[in-house]
Amino acid sequence: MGLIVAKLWSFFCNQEHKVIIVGLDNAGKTTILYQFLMKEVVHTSPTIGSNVEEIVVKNTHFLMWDIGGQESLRSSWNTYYSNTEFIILVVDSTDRERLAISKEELYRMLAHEDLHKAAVLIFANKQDMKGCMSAAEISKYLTLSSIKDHPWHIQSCCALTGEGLCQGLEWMTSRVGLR
Ligand SMILES: Nc1nc2c(ncn2[C@@H]2O[C@H](COP(=O)(O)OP(=O)(O)OP(=O)(O)O)[C@@H](O)[C@H]2O)c(=O)[nH]1
Ligand SMILES: [Mg+2]
Repeated sequence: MGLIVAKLWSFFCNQEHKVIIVGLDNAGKTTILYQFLMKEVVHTSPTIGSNVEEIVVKNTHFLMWDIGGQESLRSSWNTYYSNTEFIILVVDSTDRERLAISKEELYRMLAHEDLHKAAVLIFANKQDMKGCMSAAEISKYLTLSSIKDHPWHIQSCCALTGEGLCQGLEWMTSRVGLR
C-alpha cells in the first residue's frame, strides 16, 4: 500500500505540465525562458523553430516551449498546441503599433480546440522602457475581462532584471491541477 502511495505521489509530483511561450518577434520570449532557467540574461537572436526547457518550481515540472514569433512562423504555432496546459503570451509593452496583432493571435489561440483547456498568462514585458504601456492598459486593449472560458492573468515584468517573472510562475503553479 505504502509503495502504491509513494508511486502515485511521485507520478503526480513529477508530472510535466506543457507550456507554450508565444508572442510576436522581439517580445522577449527567449529572454524570459532563460531567465526562468538560469536567472540571467542570455544573448538572443530571433528564434527559428523553438527552444524547449524544463523549469521546476516548487516541485512542479513545467516543460516550456519557446516558439519563434516572426510573422512567417506564426502559422506553425498550432503544431505545438496539443496537450498544452498553459499559454504564456509575451507582449512587448513598448510596441503599441503591433498590439492589435498580438490581440488577433491571442483570440485565434483561444478559439483553437487543442487549447480549450489552457490557462493564459500574459506577460507585459519591457516595463523598464520609458513610455511603455502598463499592464492595465494592455489588459484593457486586449479586452481580457471578456475572456470567460479560459483562466487568465496578466503580469507586468522586465525580462532583463527578472522582475515580475516569479509572480507569473507562482500564478501558474497555483493553477496546476485545477482544470
Ligand atoms: N529593455 C528590455 N529589453 C528586453 C526585455 N526583454 C527582452 N528584451 C530584448 O528584446 C530583444 C528580443 O528578445 P528575445 O527574447 O530574443 O525575443 P523573442 O520574443 O524570443 O523573439 P523571436 O525569437 O524573434 O520571436 C533582445 O534584444 C532582448 O534583450 C526587457 O524586459 N527589457
Ligand atoms: Mg526567441
